[in-house]
Amino acid sequence: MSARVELDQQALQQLVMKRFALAALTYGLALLLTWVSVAAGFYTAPVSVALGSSLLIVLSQLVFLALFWSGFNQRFRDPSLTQPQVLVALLWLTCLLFNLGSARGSLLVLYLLVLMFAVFLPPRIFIRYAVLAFLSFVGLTLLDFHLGRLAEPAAFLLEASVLLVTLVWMCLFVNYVYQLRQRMRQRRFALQVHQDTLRGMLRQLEDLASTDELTGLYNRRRFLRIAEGELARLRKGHQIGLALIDLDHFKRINDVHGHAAGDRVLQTFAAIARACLRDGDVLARYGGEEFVLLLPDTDAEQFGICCERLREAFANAQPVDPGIPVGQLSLSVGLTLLNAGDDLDASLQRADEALYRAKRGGRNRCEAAWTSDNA
Ligand SMILES: Nc1nc2c(ncn2[C@@H]2O[C@H](COP(=O)(O)OP(=O)(O)OP(=O)(O)O)[C@@H](O)[C@H]2O)c(=O)[nH]1
Repeated sequence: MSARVELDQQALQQLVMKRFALAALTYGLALLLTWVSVAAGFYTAPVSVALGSSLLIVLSQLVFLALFWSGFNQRFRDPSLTQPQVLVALLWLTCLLFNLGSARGSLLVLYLLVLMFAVFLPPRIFIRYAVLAFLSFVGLTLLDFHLGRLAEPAAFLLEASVLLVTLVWMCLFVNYVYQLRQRMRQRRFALQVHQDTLRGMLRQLEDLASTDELTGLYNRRRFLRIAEGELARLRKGHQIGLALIDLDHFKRINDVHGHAAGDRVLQTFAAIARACLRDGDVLARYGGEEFVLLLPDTDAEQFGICCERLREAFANAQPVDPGIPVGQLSLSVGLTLLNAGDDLDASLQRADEALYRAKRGGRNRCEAAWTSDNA
């Protein structure tokens, strides 16, 4: 189970425990009312019945507590166990009212209190419990009638009407709350979709802002950001290869074969370099016909071999333009190595100076400046 899911479950369980504490508190108050009725002489059954039903109530709540405490409640679709709780409460309340005789009307409001715990259930389920509450009340009065204990039928009619009206009102209210929650859920979903779209667009924008349009390589800005990150993460004893690559006599290619042909040469270089390099290597267009290469975790020998391979591959490239025969393209490379704690600007300067030497030495070659002394 992921940490996130576990956290969500913990938060949910805490909420469930709070709800249970509220229900237990309500039971406590109702028990108090029971015993007040007993003391005031409204309770028609023997005290032993009040005692027995009070114990049963406490026992039922202990069972619920054990379910919540052990986490067994999480196996159910509604971990709050709202429906069983409401059922038990309705049953217990009906038993209490049955034994209350003439004081029954004053505790009728407890039905509403019990149903308050069900207001977040879907309306069709809530209506079921509202109907059950009403039928329980009517049922126990009919039982009274059957037992010949119904002293005031008119009072019963009034109480039943008040209960009915209040329950209908509650059903309408629950339906309203449900619709409101559905609308909010839909809005939250729509908001999520918008957020995802925005995030996608942002990613696209970032890609556009960090990619060179002509070659599809990273641009200078992105390269510098990556290089700074790699340098910051570089551990002692490890080295990063840094190379500046400049296509030779590029101005001549443009002048002789046209700007479009020059563009195709740049694209060809990018394709050849991609094929020569590994996934973790970073190649970017540094500007114009100049490129920059970063090779993580390398050494002077490996890096030299890599750059030489790239130079040869470009020099032997198949004609990219009918007018440019094989062998007319070449590039020069200035190499250096980055060590932990090096300054990126100073390292780029070192590579640039090595590149300058490669150009001055006749082009189509790699020159290295491993330290600032041989730059
Ligand atoms: N076709 C094309 N040309 C470009 C692009 N960016 C820069 N250039 C051209 O690249 C040429 C670079 O010329 P120079 O800096 O003189 O270098 P070079 O001719 O390669 O000479 P060396 O580097 O000394 O070998 C310029 O003519 C620029 O206009 C581009 O995106 N497309």
